[in-house]
Amino acid sequence: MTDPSYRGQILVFTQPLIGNYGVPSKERDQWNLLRHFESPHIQCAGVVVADVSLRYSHWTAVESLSQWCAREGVPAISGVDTREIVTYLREQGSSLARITIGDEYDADEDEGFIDPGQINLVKRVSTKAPFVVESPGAAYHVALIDCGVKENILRSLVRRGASVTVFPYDYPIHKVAQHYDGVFISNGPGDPTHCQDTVYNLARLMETSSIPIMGICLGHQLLALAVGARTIKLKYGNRAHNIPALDLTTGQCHITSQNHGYAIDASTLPSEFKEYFVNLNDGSNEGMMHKTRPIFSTQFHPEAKGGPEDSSYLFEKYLQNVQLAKESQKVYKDNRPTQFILDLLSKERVGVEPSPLVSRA
Ligand SMILES: NC(=O)CC[C@H](N)C(=O)O
Repeated sequence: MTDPSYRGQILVFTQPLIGNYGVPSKERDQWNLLRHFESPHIQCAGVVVADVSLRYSHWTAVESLSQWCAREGVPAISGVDTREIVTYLREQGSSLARITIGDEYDADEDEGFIDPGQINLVKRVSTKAPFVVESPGAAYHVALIDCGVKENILRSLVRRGASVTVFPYDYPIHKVAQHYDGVFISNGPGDPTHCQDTVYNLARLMETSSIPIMGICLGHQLLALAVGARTIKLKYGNRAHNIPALDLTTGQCHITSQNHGYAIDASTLPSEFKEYFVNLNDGSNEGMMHKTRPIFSTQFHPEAKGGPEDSSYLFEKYLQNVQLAKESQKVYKDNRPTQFILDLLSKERVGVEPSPLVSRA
């Protein structure tokens, strides 16, 4: 519910009884990242459950699911035959929906109704100003494009010895990349074709630099669009914790965690790239890899403990690429990203006050 990739969506839980564990506290870890949430707030537009547990029991819990939804102003409804909705969705595919009270159609309510597929949801969840997540004694400094990043992606990098500067989704990353050891593109909500600025910046980045790049989910889709591939809308999307993805380079199958409604059409990948992973349920693309350069991306979430640790080594693979690039001096680094960002903001964003680096609220 706090994964920014769910922005704009109503979630229907298939597990019939929800809320037994309650909702944990906003405790932060040693890197000041939220220990129990993927972002500070509920991101989905609404929640539908068959049966809600008003009592809860878990050592981390501080409030009930209903209290949390009410406090955050997110509509939630129980007593619904979720099996019927799931049956409908399996026939119909992902559908536009709204939660209403009463049977009568009210045209006024339609005025506030937005089709989330038509708008740029990434703009709503991305950071407004760059900020740094320090990894004390870090060996590397990575620039991350925040399209709606999950806390555990940041944690997966900092706990492996990389400090991370997090940039807004439309930041001209190609102009600052030389000050970093690698570029990372996060997950995020909505139709990837709405993020044309990011796609443009990534295309320029790959033209002008050989910096190591990794992308996850929306990050994978944007990277693929930037090299000329095309996206398709999946009928239902893949949303589960147990989806098999075959690594085409090793023949190993990973059990993966996924949450996406769009996918890359692998037949449109350019010749410099090869398909990296493929979904063994529906044959859809699950990742790509540059044939000679340190660039790869996955449609699934290697940080999200599907297998549970089947694919977390991909972060190590990325940081090995970063290390190799550093050693071969292909990447120039001046160790002054903070001042550099301020300089760039004042030059590039005419009319916008250079914002200081902020810590994440
Ligand atoms: N988790 C994600 O990054 C989702 C990517 C994209 N919004 C999709 O639905 O396909």
